[in-house]
Amino acid sequence: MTCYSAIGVAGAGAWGTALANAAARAGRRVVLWTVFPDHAQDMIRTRENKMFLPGVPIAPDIEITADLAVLAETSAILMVVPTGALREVSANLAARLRPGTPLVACAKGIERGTDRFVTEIVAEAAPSAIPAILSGPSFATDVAAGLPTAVTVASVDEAVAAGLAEAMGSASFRLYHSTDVRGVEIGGAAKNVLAIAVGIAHGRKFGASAAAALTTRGFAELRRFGLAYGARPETLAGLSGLGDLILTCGGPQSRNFSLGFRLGSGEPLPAPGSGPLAEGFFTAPVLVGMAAKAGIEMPIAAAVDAVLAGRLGLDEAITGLLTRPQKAEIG
Ligand SMILES: NC(=O)C1=CN([C@@H]2O[C@H](COP(=O)(O)OP(=O)(O)OC[C@H]3O[C@@H](n4cnc5c(N)ncnc54)[C@H](OP(=O)(O)O)[C@@H]3O)[C@@H](O)[C@H]2O)C=CC1
Ligand SMILES: O=C(CO)COP(=O)(O)O
Repeated sequence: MTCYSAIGVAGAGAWGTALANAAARAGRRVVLWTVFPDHAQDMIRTRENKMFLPGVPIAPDIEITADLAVLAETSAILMVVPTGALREVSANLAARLRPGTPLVACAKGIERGTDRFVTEIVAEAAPSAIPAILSGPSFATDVAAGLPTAVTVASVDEAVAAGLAEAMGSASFRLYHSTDVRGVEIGGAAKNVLAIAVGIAHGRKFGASAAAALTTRGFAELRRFGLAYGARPETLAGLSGLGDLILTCGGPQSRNFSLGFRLGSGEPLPAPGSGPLAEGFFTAPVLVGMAAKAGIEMPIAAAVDAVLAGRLGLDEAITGLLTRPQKAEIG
C-alpha cells in the first residue's frame, strides 16, 4: 500500500504527459495539470497531447485540469516544467499545498541568475513542501510507449524517496531511490550541455571515435563539477549521471544532441527559446560560471557555452579543445 496514492503532474509537455501515463500504469490516481485551459480542454476532448506527445493516448483515468487547486489535492506532485518556469509554478502552488507534500523536480537544469539547483528552487518557492528529484536516462517517447526504463528518485528523507519509487514503479518503469539529491540533479543538468558537444561532433562528421572521446571526457567534467558541489561519486556514475549522459549523447532522439548536430552541420544558432526545448542551451552559461567559481576546469562545457553565446566559431572551439596541453588522464 503506497503512501502516495494520488500523483499530480505539473506541466503537460512531453515528459509530464509520459510520467502521467507511467503513474497511471503503476495504478495511481493521476492529475495532469497545464497552465493553459485551452490545452487542457483539447487533451480532455482528444485524450491526446497533440502539441507535445502526438500519437500517444493519455490513459483513460488521468484527470486533466488547468486548476491548480485540483493538482494541489494530490499526495505527491511531479514538477515537469522547464527549469526556467519551475520557480513560478512552485510558488503559485505553494499556498495551496498540504504541508509535507513531496514536490518532485523533474526538470534538468540549473537556474540562471541564482545558480540554484532544481530542488533548491522548489525549497525556496514552496517552503512547506518536501523537495525531491526524479532523473535518469528516459526519453518521454520511450516511457510513454511503456518501453523498459530505469531512473532515480532522491530526497534527503530516504522514506520519502522509497515511497515515491514504490508509488511510481511498474514492470516497465523501474525507480531506484537515493538520498543524494545533489548528485541526481547535477547529473541531469550537466549531461545536456555535454550532449550538445557530442551532437556538434556528429554534425561535423567527426566519427564514432571522437564521439566516444567527447562523451568520456565530458563525464570527467560532469564528475569534477559534481564532486565540487557535494555529489556522491557513485551517484554520478549511476543512472542520473553516466547513464543519462550515454543516452543523451547517443543520437538525435535527444533534443540537446540534435541542437548540437544542427550547429555542427552548419545551421545557424536558433533564437533562444525557439524550437524544441533543449535545456543545455540555458544551462551552459550557468554551469560554466559555477565551475569557474569552484575553480574546476570544464573545457568541453566552456566550448559549448562560447559557441552558443556566439563568442567562438565552431572551428576555433574545436581547435581550442584539440590543442589543449597534454595531461595525465586523472579524473
Ligand atoms: N522530454 C523528455 O524526454 C524529458 C524531459 N526532461 C526534462 O523535463 C523538463 C520538461 O521537458 P519537456 O516536458 O520535454 O518539455 P516540453 O517542451 O515538451 O513541455 C514543457 C511544458 O512546460 C510547460 N510550461 C512551460 N513554461 C511554463 C510556465 N511558465 N508555466 C506553466 N507551465 C509552463 C508547458 O506548458 P503548456 O503545456 O501549457 O504549453 C509544457 O507543458 C525539462 O527540464 C527536460 O529537460 C526530463 C526527462 C526526459
Ligand atoms: O533528459 C532526457 C533523456 O533522459 C531527454 O533529453 P533531451 O532533452 O536532450 O531530449
